[in-house]
Amino acid sequence: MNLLNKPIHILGAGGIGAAVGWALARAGYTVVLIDSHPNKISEGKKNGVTVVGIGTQAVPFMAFDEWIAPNEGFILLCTKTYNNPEILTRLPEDAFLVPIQNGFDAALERRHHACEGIASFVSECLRGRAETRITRPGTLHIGARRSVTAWEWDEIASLAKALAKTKLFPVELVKDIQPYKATKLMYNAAISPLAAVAGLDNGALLTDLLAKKLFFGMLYENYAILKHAHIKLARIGPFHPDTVSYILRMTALSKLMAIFFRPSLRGTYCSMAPDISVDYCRTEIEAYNGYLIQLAGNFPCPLNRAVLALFERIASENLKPHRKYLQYLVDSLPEGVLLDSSRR
Ligand SMILES: NC(=O)C1=CN([C@@H]2O[C@H](COP(=O)(O)OP(=O)(O)OC[C@H]3O[C@@H](n4cnc5c(N)ncnc54)[C@H](OP(=O)(O)O)[C@@H]3O)[C@@H](O)[C@H]2O)C=CC1
Ligand SMILES: CC(C)(CO)C(=O)C(=O)O
Repeated sequence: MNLLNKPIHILGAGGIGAAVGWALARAGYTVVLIDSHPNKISEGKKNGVTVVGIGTQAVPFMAFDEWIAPNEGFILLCTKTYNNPEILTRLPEDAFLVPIQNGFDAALERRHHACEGIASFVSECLRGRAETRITRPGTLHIGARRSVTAWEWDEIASLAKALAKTKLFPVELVKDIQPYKATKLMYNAAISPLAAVAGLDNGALLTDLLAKKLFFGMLYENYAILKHAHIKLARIGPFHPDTVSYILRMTALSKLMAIFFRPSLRGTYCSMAPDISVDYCRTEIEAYNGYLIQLAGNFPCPLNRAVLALFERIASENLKPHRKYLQYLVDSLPEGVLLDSSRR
């Protein structure tokens, strides 16, 4: 049986779900987009999904409240991890679930699903709109997250092939997705909280001196935690994380790297930013920095702890993003944590 002969259900018609749904529908697959935002659902039903600058594609939309999980076929999970609890209770045990999410959600991990996707393209879908804009090109890695049967592998490979057909983003099929997921976390857990809490563009993490110091410090700490836990890492982008960590230890080289990477971060979307800039704060911080702290155990992770504590404060006091929180973070760190890279 090929699962692609059944409708592909995509939960969450946001930056990732709308782009992936668009690509599959345009390639001729039967897709259903399920979302919880009334305006997005009515706009999607009326006009379909638009990828800005590329085109509009008709795709059936459905409200999550009315959704019944199908018995067969792929279910792509493209919501934020904080929406997982309500979704997981509605999924049958044997659903062929394929999450495309950042971070590690403990409840999701326990499902022991076969396949996962890691998106390195960046796509911005405004809240309540069935329209997304790809703000940075990048690969979608698709692969197995545990040992799989021959049938499961064939399904994973056919999904990757289907996703690649329209060439909206490059797709790479990989045997083991875990090193890609861990590497993406190394980057996300540095970029997202800093840009979101300071209200800065991702690119400013390489121009604003204080932001850059914290950004490089977090990248290095995240790498050290993952290495200490013996987690395998993979190359996403031009360098393997081992090379990134080497560069971070060399002051002159890291200055050069900042200049080199600036254009690729400038003007890109940060998916955590809208989660604290509206009248509530609900973020994926637990699945990013919370997970890294758990993984670290007794291994020192002062930056991640400071970031998590700040986010708890932002949420409980309903604070708005501001650059002053970068200084707040620095002040809350034990002395000597943000060493010059040459002293690491
Ligand atoms: N955007 C990006 O460029 C990237 C995102 N990621 C990751 O991908 C995941 C998705 O992010 P992103 O696409 O940005 O998210 P978005 O916020 O753009 O989209 C999520 C959508 O899911 C909807 N939703 C909420 N609850 C449910 C539910 N129970 N059932 C169905 N839909 C629901 C949301 O509605 P409402 O707005 O009403 O909550 C929203 O429309 C995250 O883990 C993110 O970290 C990874 C790489 C890049
Ligand atoms: C752009 C980037 C890397 C920022 O963390 C991202 O993946 C996201 O916002 O979801």
